[in-house]
Amino acid sequence: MEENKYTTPHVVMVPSPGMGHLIPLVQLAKLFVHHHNFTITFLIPTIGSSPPKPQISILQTLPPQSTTYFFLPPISFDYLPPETKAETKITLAVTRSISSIRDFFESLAENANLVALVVDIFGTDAFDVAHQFNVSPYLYWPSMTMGLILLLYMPKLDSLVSSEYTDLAEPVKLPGCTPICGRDFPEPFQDRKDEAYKLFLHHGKRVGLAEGIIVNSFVELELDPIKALQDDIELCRPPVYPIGPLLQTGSCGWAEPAGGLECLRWLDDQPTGSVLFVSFGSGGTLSSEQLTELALGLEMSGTKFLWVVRSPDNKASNASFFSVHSQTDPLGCLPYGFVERTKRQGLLVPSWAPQTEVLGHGSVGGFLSHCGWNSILESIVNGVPLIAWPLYAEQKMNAVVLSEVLKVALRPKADENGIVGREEIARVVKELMEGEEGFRVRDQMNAWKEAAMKAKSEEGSSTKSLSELVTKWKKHKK
Ligand SMILES: O=c1ccn([C@@H]2O[C@H](COP(=O)(O)OP(=O)(O)O[C@H]3O[C@H](CO)[C@@H](O)[C@H](O)[C@H]3O)[C@@H](O)[C@H]2O)c(=O)[nH]1
Repeated sequence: MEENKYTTPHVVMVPSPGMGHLIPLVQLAKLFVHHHNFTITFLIPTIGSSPPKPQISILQTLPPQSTTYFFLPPISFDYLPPETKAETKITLAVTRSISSIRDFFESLAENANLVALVVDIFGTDAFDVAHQFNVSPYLYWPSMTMGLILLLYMPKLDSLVSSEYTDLAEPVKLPGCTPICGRDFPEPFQDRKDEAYKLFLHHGKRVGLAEGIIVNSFVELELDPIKALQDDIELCRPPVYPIGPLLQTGSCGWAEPAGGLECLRWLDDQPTGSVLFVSFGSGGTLSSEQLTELALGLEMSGTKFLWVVRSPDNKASNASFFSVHSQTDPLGCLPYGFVERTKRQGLLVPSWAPQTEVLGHGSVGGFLSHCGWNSILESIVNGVPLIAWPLYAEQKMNAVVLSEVLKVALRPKADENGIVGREEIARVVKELMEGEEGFRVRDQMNAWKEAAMKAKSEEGSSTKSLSELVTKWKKHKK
C-alpha cells in the first residue's frame, strides 16, 4: 500500500527543556525518519521568552519533509524562588504545557496515523494525553541504565529509607548494578524535602504507565543492569529497548565566531593523540576558584588542550543549562596572563565547540568531561578515554560506573572543600595522556568502541531491538 499522511506511522516527541534532552530525541527522530520512513512532530515546552539559538540549530538539522517542530507557548518562572532546582523547572515546563500538547493532538489526530508519544523522564505527565488519544506512550531514557533502575526502584527505596540517602552508612545495591553510595545518587535525591525529589518520585511511579522504554545504551556495555531490567520482577517495568549508542551526527549548524571550525583547523596542526579536550556539556559551570585551579592545572601539566570555557558561577554548577552561552566573556574570567602564556599550548573556545567532530579528530587523546551520558557515548564510539569530573544531575553516578565498572576514566581527588587543586589536575592529566593508568583506560575504551560498533551492526543487539520496536509501532491500531 502506498503510504501517505494517513497511513505513514507518525510519532510525537516531547523533549523537556535543555540541549542534553533535545539532542538525543532529535537523533532518535532522524533514525525513525531515515531508516523506517516515519513522520515525526516535535512539541517543545519552552522556558522564558524565546528558544535558545542552539536549540533551533539542532532542530534545523531534522529532515524537513518528514519532521515538523513547534515551540509551545513559553512558561515563565519569574514567580518561583531563586533557589528552585533546574529539575523542578523542567518538569513544570512540561506539566504546564500539557493543555497545548493536548490541543496539538486534537489537531493532528484527524489527519495522521499517530502511533506513539515519546517523552523523556520529565515528561511522564504527558502520558495522559497519549492515553486520551489512544496513542502508545513511550519513555526515552537518554542516560545510563543504572539511573533508570534507580528511578524504577525509587518508590520502594522511598518507603524503606527514612533518613536522607546521603546519610546511609552502606552503599545501596540496586538490581544488576554496582553498589552505590547515597552521596553519589543524582542531585535531586540529595535533599528529600526538596520539590525536585518529590517530582522524581512522581515520575518514578508513572514510568510503569509507559508501553515501553527506549534506552540510549547497548546490552554489551551494561549487561547486568539491562538483564535486571528484563528479568527482575521487583522492578515491575514495561519492555525495554536498548537501541544505542545513538549520537549527534554532523555539525549543529552554527559556530561561535571564535570557536567552531577554527578549533578543528587548530586540531589539524597538533600531533596524533596529543590533545586533551575539556568540556562540561551543554550547561556545566565551575566556581571562580575551581576555574582558576583548572586553568593553572592544565598549564602546569604541559599537555596540549582544547578547552570549552564558560564564565564561572559560584552558586550553581549548571548555570548555563537553559542558555548554553555565558552572559559575560568567559576568557576574561581566566587567571591573569593565562591566555597569553598558554597560546601555544592550548586553544580556548568560549561556551560551545563542535564536540562530536572534536572527539572524532585524531589529535584528541583524552577528554576531561562532566560525565553527561551523551558525552560518554561520544567518547566511547571514538575510543577516547576520560577524566571524570561530575558536576550535577546523575553525573556522579555515571562517574562511579565509568571509573569502577567500565574502567575507562581516571578521577581527580578534591580537597576537603570540594576543590580539585592545580597539582592534582596536572597529575591526573599527565597520567591519562602519558602514564600507565592512561594506557590501561585507553585500551579498555577501545574495547568498548568495538562493542559499540558491533551493537549497531546489521545483526547487532541494538539494531535488533530497534526493529522490534519499529514492528510494534507499525502494527499499532487505534
Ligand atoms: O561545547 C559543546 C558542549 C556540548 N555539546 C554537545 O551537547 C551534548 C551534551 O550532552 P551531555 O554530555 O549528555 O551533557 P548535558 O548537556 O549536561 O546533558 C544532560 O542530559 C544528559 C542525558 O540525560 C545527562 O546525562 C546529563 O547529566 C545532563 O546534564 C553532547 O551531544 C555534546 O556533543 C557540543 O556539541 N558542544
